[in-house]
Amino acid sequence: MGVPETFTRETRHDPRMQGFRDRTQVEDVLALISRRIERLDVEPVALRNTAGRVLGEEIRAGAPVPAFDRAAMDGYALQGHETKDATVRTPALFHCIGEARPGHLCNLTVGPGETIQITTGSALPRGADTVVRVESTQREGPMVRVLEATAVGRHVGRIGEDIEAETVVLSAGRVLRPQDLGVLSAVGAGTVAVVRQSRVAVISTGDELITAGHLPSAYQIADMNSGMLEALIVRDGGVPRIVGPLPDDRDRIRAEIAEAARWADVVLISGGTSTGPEDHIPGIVAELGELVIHGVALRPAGPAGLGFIGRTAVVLLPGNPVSCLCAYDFFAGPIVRLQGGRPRNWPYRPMSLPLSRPLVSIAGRVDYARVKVEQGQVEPLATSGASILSSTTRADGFVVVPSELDGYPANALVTVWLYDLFPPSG
Ligand SMILES: Nc1nc2c(c(=O)[nH]1)N[C@H]1C(S)=C(S)[C@@H](COP(=O)(O)OP(=O)(O)OC[C@H]3O[C@@H](n4cnc5c(N)ncnc54)[C@H](O)[C@@H]3O)O[C@H]1N2
Ligand code: MOO
Repeated sequence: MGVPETFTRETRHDPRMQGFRDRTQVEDVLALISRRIERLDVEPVALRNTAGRVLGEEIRAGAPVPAFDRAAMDGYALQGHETKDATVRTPALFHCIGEARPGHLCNLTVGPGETIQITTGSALPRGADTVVRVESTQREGPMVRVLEATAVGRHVGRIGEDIEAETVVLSAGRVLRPQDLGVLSAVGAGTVAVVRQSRVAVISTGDELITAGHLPSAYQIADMNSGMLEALIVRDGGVPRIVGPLPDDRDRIRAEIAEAARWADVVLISGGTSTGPEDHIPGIVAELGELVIHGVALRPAGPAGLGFIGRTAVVLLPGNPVSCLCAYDFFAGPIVRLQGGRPRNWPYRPMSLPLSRPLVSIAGRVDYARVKVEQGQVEPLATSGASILSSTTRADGFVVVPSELDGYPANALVTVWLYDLFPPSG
């Protein structure tokens, strides 16, 4: 099944108190996301603020690092061939003509029979090609006895040993690690072009919702979705802004969505997506822009939807907290990550393990089944209601049953996506 027609102000289908006419297959929604979602532009950011950001350009070293030959040990710089026969019993004798220190230019030239006291990191003085470690020497006034033959070039770090000039040190798309900031410092980067982070508006709706942090009274529910979504967005490199929770007031919700679409790259709306008389969101999105998808062959999160207001993507997340998480995992997360230049893939670690008992599903739709991993086996959780968010805290991860299957038999090898964060790589 392909993507059904786009609903606009003129053509919109209002499923309120009618039900869904048609449900789009998950793979078709993902194909639409790949087609319509573009990486955001790059912006210049001070190097020290770039850890965890996505590099927007290839970085090459303009000059070698280090830009000079340097001592790798504390000791004496000299011409190595002159130590050829040195032993404890037959030391080679050198005259110390000065000192070399890091960060200071040493203007002396080391001639035959001469040496310069040097410390680690100092530029090797002219004439010298080798450093003898201080442990292999004895000092007597201006004279230095070298007690060990030291091969030419020993204990010298060569120009470009860390990074050769013109090397690509980091490629575009890299999620910058702390040590990358060190390498960028080395090649002279002060400001770095990184991909702009997706700005994500989170609008929870529902008369029953109160802001988290208070115990709800009768008929009330604490807003569980805003906090969960905020953390998911941060994990995926986006910048969340919490707008709700909003009451089921159509005009107010419409105004907030229109406002959010002006500044956000993605608007996530939780609740009000389904077929009840108070489920205004699909109609509002169709009025303000286009509602491309409403109703997905996915359980939970069947009422999920996807649309656009101008260039801003709008994702309809069903209000039931597990459905909200599922719709984020399948649709919103990929959008946030793609906009930010990150891989679309789940940031969860996959593991292939056998099922302890059958996992039942219905062919024709994708199932997002919460599971526990116990003694190397996958145990489907009995509580599958989409309103039971604690099923996801009890679960170690989830198994996706594709739409062409009606489940898996016991002992089938399945992929579990572990909720523990998979360290992102770039
Ligand atoms: N006739 C039909 N009714 C429903 C269908 C359907 O296909 N036909 N789908 C059901 C499914 S599946 C879901 S999921 C829900 C989704 O409905 P909405 O997106 O409109 O969500 P609400 O009705 O606003 O809320 C559902 C449920 O979740 C609670 N909720 C909402 N927001 C939050 C939040 N931020 N934090 C915690 N809990 C929240 C809300 O109190 C409700 O209990 O529709 C079914 N109906
Ligand atoms: O799909 Mo609803 O999203 O089952 O709770």
